[in-house]
Amino acid sequence: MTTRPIRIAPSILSADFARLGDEVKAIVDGGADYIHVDVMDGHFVPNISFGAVVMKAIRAVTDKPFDVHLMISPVDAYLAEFAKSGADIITVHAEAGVHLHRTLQAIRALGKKAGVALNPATPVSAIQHVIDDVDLVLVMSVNPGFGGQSFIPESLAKLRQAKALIGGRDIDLEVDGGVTANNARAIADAGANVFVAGSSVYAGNDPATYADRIAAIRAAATGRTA
Ligand SMILES: O=C(CO)[C@@H](O)[C@H](O)COP(=O)(O)O
Repeated sequence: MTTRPIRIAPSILSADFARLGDEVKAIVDGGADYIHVDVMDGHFVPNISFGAVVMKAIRAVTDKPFDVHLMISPVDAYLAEFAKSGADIITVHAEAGVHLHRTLQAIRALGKKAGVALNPATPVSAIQHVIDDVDLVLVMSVNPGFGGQSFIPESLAKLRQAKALIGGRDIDLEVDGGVTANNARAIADAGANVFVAGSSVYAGNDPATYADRIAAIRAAATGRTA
């Protein structure tokens, strides 16, 4: 079990885009710690979501940290735009470019927290030489590109490896894909402290249910009763 604070980061990929501002407000009112923004380019991943213009529009809705997951390759040309649009944490993929070290330094130079994401097939060793250049490690527990997929069980072992690599450093360990109240305890036991949850929070797109869904994931992750 991690000793770092548990953070719940609903992914707006599963929000009702026709009411996006209200959907962001609703998860903030429901207890979200971060707003997770999935940016997909139709090249690095087989889907297109939204870009910095949308990010900027929803930034106006809340002061909560925006946790922006860039599924873009090559990504460097977009970092400044997302920083300017109000991202607080900018995460790039280890697989998305050959100059990961430079990219992470560029994010920090923009005054933002730098995150690195690993696809399911990428070993934790891929980030061993940049671990002191990141504030967050994101272990993808599904293949990126779509919400609503099932958690890949092997991700638990990978989270443990990532936690061991992080050691005593001031780095968050985030998990993304197929996270629910049913698996959050096992995920926390494997060392994660930031839980991205799209469909398990936004299912049905009924704002009246978001607080209970967020609370259930948090309770499971912290080992409490909801
Ligand atoms: O980055 C991604 C998908 O690429 C994720 O953030 C998903 O959007 C999570 O959705 P669920 O698996 O929780 O529905």
